[in-house]
Amino acid sequence: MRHPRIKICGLRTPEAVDAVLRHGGPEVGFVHFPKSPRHLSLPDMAALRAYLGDRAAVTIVTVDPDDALLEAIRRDIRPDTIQLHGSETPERVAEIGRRTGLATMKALSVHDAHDIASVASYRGIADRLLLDAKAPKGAVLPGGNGVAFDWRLLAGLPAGLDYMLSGGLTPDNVGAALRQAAPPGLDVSSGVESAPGVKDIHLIDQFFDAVLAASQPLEGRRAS
Ligand SMILES: O=C(O)c1ccccc1NCC(=O)[C@H](O)[C@H](O)COP(=O)(O)O
Repeated sequence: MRHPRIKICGLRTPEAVDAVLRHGGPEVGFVHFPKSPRHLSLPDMAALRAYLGDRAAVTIVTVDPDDALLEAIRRDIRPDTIQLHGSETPERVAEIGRRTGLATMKALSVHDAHDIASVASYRGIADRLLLDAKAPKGAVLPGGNGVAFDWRLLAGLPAGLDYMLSGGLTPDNVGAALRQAAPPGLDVSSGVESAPGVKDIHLIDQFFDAVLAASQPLEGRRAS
């Protein structure tokens, strides 16, 4: 198994950005959703983006964004990817990709095999998928809830699909997720926080260490 791409989502401070960059500068996510404890206003996001520079790929998490918001994000933040975490249809995802020129990552919530089947509607339309757990009943947030789904469902995915496994990952369970599903990417938010919206540098370190520890034996096995 190749070392998966890792996105640490919901960063809000230069200290948290630095903690991620120490592990090789993979991918960071900034959330623009006012109800979220991880929300960044566009000016705050632009400041953090300027601090980061080009040291990591940037994904902006949005929920059913309108065209004006997308244009402001494109112009002021210049991300690599727009994450679409609402009820965007395949047509809307395609339109957003065309309109912004940005890569799109469509988040799909997974609870059962039927949800895995819905992947087909977005394949070849979104540049990447993010497979997340379904938000608990009554939850305010569509993502970032720290809830996992049954990773055995991922066995039903089409071969070669580019996606990130997300939802309830932690330093303690990410090794099991890698061994069970070998996803090409991982996304985490709550599992590296000490409180909602507050990233914990030690947990970020532990998450990367756990991924490395789980990836190495698998790579060794493949090489021999
Ligand atoms: O994280 C949020 O607050 C959020 C708010 C609104 C839409 C999406 C949001 N997060 C999206 C993500 O990509 C999270 O990293 C993903 O859902 C996993 O979260 P977690 O289970 O907390 O690791």
